[in-house]
Amino acid sequence: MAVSMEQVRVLASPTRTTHHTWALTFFCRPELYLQPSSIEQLKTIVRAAHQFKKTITVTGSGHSPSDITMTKDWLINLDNFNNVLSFSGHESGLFTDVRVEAGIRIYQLNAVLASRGLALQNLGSISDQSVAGIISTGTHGSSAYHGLVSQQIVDITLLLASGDLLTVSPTVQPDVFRAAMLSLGKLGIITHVTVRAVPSFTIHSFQEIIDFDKLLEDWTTIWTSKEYVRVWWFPYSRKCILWRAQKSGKSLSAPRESFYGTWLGRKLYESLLWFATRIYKRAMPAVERFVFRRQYGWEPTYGQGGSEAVQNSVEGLNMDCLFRQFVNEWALPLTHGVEVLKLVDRAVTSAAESGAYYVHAPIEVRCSNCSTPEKDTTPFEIIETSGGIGAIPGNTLRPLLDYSPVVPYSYAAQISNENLTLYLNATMYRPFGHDPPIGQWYSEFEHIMIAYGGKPHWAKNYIGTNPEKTTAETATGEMVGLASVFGDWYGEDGQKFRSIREKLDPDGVLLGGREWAIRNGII
Ligand SMILES: Cc1cc2nc3c(=O)[nH]c(=O)nc-3n(C[C@H](O)[C@H](O)[C@H](O)COP(=O)(O)OP(=O)(O)OC[C@H]3O[C@@H](n4cnc5c(N)ncnc54)[C@H](O)[C@@H]3O)c2cc1C
Ligand SMILES: O=C1O[C@H](CO)C(O)=C1O
Repeated sequence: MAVSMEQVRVLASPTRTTHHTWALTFFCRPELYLQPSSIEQLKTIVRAAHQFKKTITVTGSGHSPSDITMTKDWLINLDNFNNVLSFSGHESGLFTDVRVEAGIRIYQLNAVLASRGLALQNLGSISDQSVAGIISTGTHGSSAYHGLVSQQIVDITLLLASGDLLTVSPTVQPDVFRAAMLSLGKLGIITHVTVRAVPSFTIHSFQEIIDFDKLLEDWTTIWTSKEYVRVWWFPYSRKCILWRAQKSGKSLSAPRESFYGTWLGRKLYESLLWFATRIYKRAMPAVERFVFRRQYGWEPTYGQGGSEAVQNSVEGLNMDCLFRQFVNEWALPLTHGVEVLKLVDRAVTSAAESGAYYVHAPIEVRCSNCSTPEKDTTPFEIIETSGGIGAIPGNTLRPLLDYSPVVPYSYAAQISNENLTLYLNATMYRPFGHDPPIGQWYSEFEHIMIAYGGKPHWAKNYIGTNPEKTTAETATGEMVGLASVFGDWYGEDGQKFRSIREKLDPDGVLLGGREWAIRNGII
C-alpha cells in the first residue's frame, strides 16, 4: 500500500530540526526528524523510506560521542515510544523480566523499577541513554561479575526493513539475537526489549586514594575484590581513586562531599581547564593536582577503607561525568593492564616534559566480565555467588560485534584477571565549548591499545587505523575507522553480522549515516 509524504511529515517533530551529540561535537540537519509513538507509525515510516528511497537512522539520547547517529536523510527518535508494558517475576524471587518499549530512557526505567522495588544490576556512568541505545553500541559498567549491559537482555523485537516485526532471543534465532545485542542501529529498528531486573539494592562503596605504582603492584587482586570496582587515574598526580562497592541492603548514608559537585567548584574547574587549554597549556598538571586535592585529599588511604558511602543503586553506579567531552575508549585483556598502563604513563609523562600535549583526568580504568560459556546457559541458570558477589544474566551469549577480547569463561568465585576485559577511557573535556588538542594524544594512546590487542568502543571518538594514512595525516583526531581491520579483528562473527544485516536489509534502508558504516567495515 502506497504511503503519501504527508503521512510521514505528520510524524516529524514540529520543533526539532537538527540533531547533535550530547557533547556538541557533531551536528546534522536530517531531512525529517521523526518521533513516532506506535508500531503502526513506525511501519508507515519504513514503508515510505522504501518508496521514497530514503535511508533511516535511529537515535536514542544522542549520547554516543561519535558521529554514529549523524544523517542527512530521515532520523527516527523513539522518545515517545517509552512505555513499560509488563512485569514477569521469576518464582525464585531473584529477578523480574520487564518488557519495555525501546525508546524508554534508562533514568525513566530506573524510576519505574524503583517504584516496584526493582533495579538494574549493571549500569554505565550515566542513565540518560535509551534502552535501545545502551545495548546498540556495547555499553558497559565496571565489574568483574557483569558483562556488557546487553547481558541483561532477555529478548529483543526488531522492526525490519521489510516492515515485519521479529522477536529474537537466545532460543529463537540466536544468531540474529547475537547481532541485535550490539547492532549499531544497522539491523532493524529495536522496538521492544525484555530487560532482566533484580530486587532493589543499595550500593555500599569504599573510595580510596591509591598511588599509581601501588595500583599496578596489586593489579592481580584488586579487580575481583568487590562486585563493582573502578579506578580513576590522575597521571600528573601519580595517584588514582579506587572505588569498590557491593550490593547491600544497608540504608542510605549522607552523600560524599564533592568540590566539583558545587556550582562554584564546577565553574572553577571548568575555568582552570579552559585556561590550560586556551592560554597556558603547561598549567594542566598543576590544574589536575589542585582539583585532585580539593576533591579527594592527597595522602593515600588505600587499605584503610577510605571514604565510605551507601547510595541507591543508580547514584552509586552512575557518576558525575562533568563537562562535555571527547571520549576515546578501548577494550583489551585485563592481564595486559600493568604493561599497558606503564606505556601510557610513559607517553603522557614524556609528552608533558616536552610540552607536546597534555591529557585530562581522570583516565578511567574499568573492567567487565565478557567471557561467555561455550554453551548458552539460558533460559536460566542461577549463578553461584560468593561473599555477596553475584550476577544474574538475562543471557549468556556474546554479541557478534562485541569489541571485548575473547577470554576464557568463568564466573563467581573462580573469576580471575584472565577472564576479564580492561577498558581504558581517555576523556578530553571541552571547557566552555573549546576543543582541546586531541590528535597526538589519541594517536599515541591508540598505538599502544592496538599493540596489545585492543579494540575501540563502537560509540566513541576513536581514530581507528588505516594503512593508507600516516599518523601525521590523522593527527587532527580525524576518525579513519576500522574498515581495514574489521575482517581481522571481528573474524567469523563480523562476517556473520554483515551477512545477517544484508539479509534483513537488502536495500540498505537502515544504512543512514552510510559513511560511518563504510568507514568502519560494517558494509
Ligand atoms: C557522559 C557519557 C557517559 C557514558 N558512559 C558510558 C559508560 O559508562 N560505558 C559505556 O560503555 N558507554 C558509555 N557512554 C556511551 C553511551 O552509553 C553509548 O554511546 C550509548 O549507545 C548511547 O545511547 P543513546 O540512547 O544515547 O543512543 P545514541 O547515541 O543516540 O545511538 C547509539 C546507537 O544506538 C542506535 N539506536 C538507538 N536507538 C535505536 C533503536 N531504537 N533501534 C536500533 N538502533 C538504535 C543508534 O542508531 C546508534 O547506532 C557514555 C556516553 C556519555 C556521553
Ligand atoms: O563515554 C564515557 O564518558 C564517561 C566519562 O566521562 C564514561 O564513563 C564513559 O564511558
